Amino acid sequence: MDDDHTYVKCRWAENNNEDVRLQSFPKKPKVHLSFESLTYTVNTYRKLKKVKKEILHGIGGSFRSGQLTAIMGPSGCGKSTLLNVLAGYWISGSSGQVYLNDSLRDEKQMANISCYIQQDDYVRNLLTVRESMTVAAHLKLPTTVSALSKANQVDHVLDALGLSVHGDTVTKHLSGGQKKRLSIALELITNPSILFLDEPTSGLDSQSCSQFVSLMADLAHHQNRTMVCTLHQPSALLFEKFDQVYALSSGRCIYQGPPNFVIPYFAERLVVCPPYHNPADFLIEVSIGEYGTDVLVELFDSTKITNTIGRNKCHTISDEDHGEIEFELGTCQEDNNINDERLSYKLELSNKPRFYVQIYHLYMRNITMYKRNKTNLLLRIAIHLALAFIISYMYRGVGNDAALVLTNMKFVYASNLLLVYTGLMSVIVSFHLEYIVVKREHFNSWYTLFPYIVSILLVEIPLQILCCIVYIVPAYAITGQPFELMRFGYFAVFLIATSMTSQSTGFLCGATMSLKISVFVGPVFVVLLSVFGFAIRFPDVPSMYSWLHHFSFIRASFQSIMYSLYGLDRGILPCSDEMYCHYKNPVKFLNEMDFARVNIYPEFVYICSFFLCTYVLTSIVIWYRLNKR
Ligand SMILES: Nc1ncnc2c1ncn2[C@@H]1O[C@H](COP(=O)(O)OP(=O)(O)OP(=O)(O)O)[C@@H](O)[C@H]1O
Repeated sequence: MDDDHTYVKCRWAENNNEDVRLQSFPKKPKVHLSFESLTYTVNTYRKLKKVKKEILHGIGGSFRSGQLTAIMGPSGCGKSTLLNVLAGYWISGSSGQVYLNDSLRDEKQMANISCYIQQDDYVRNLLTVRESMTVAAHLKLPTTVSALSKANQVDHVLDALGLSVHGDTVTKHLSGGQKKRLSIALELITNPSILFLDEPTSGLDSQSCSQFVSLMADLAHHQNRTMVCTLHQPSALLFEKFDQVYALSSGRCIYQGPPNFVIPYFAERLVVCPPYHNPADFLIEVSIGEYGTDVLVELFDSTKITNTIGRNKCHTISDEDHGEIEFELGTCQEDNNINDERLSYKLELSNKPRFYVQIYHLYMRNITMYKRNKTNLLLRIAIHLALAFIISYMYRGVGNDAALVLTNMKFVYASNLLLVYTGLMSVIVSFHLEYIVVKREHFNSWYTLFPYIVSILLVEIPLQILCCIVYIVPAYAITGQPFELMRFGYFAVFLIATSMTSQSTGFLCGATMSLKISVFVGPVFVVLLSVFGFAIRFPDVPSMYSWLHHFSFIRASFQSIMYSLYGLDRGILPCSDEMYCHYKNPVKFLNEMDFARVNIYPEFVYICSFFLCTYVLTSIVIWYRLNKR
């Protein structure tokens, strides 16, 4: 992170004009987050037997509005697990109560008032900072907010996070710290009451960490946000910047309170911090058991007492008695009045943009990203053109020669398979690359699934059609196929439909399987389907495979193309062989290959149905994966 955001110091408070600007944006309530008896259990396997493993052991605590809280503890103690459970990112496997102010957490309202920023910088690499923010504003802010106000809000948030000067920088060129600030800025657009951040300082140098934590503290203090983040081992200086620390040891809480009371709190329990020792290091050392496990048991017990006494209370430390340190249970902070607890955190769910507005903004975002990555686009088109010339030169003139009917059949098979492959492979990995960022955006309520899928298809389908046409036109001409609009139309439509269907299969494989498996299974699946109908007649197919013959959309397309080229009253073919041409009459070829009975319209309907069903299935799979908690 660079120096440029040292001026951040909460302009909200300093500049009246900015305050006015904020009025037009959704005002979010103060929300205190507390939890009781929180348990998280996963399934593990011991000798092939399913065994339950408890990661969080009935913990409780309270994170206050207007405070920056760090969840700390050694690696593997359950920090990320706690954050995931509190944010509602993981639900299955968890038990216990999570309260927002005085009410039990409501999932929909939680999504409305909170956001979760995960460890890695999941931002769209090909957009500029301002473009990313503008799309977020259009998707996340209510429809009642005008475009001008949205632009003001974008400027305001960028300014507050010190990103204004980088507004026109493509995000892939941002530094690690700037990316992290951008990922926060994207969520701050809606002014959320609670922000969860998983390891926001990982990968930053000490100066950047310090600036970043100061920024988070400002965001918490000046807008009464509840900010909770997980943290590894901070420096003493960084540690002091937090308002509260929640320390975990093996899934149990050992301390919750201000950082400067860690040492006296432990000293009271006869765990003394060595002089000149970083209190954060000391806390970690205690939590990994370096001061004895009996100490840990006592610490677990004392925090348990605290938590059972009341979720609105947390142990704080009073030093009113002139230096005589005393631990007491009390309300957490004077500015977080207990009355706030009774305030409803519930807001009227804002008017989210309608699905067609979401489609529009997502589509425009995709177009911008494609425009910025022209190489990918041009390469796809160039490859189809190059293959058209390479393949059709090999089969030049075979389309109108009775002596070369079988060779023409091979050309059709090759073309069909080629476009099936390019359709499949163009998207098979795309969902894997997208998934993490889509999951984040979807979880933080940017959009619903339907607009997202439609916006992808609105880009991918025309592009694949364009690629198919780039292949089909020269290939049809060079291979000397009949110069008839109807036959060309069938040839083009079936090849495009197959390529589209194969593309939908690629999406399905990508959405259902891991990357390694999908890049193997997808191509194998289409090769398997492609052999049906090619050089084997239906009566020769073993009866156990007959369903596969009918199932194969590649077979349906291949046979329909052959029928449209040689059926439909093609007439007698010219013959280059002076001696004998077996297929001078193409009907003979159609009969021998069992293509004569092909009914191209039902086959076309079948291919289209396959295409639609695959997309429905893909949407269901993606919906399940995005909503699995
Ligand atoms: N699905 C799971 N199956 C089995 N064990 C799991 C699962 N999820 C988490 N764990 C275990 O739970 C413990 C806590 O994991 P978690 O990621 O919350 O730790 P952490 O404190 O965030 O660690 P780090 O600081 O290294 O990121 C770890 O021991 C981890 O191996």
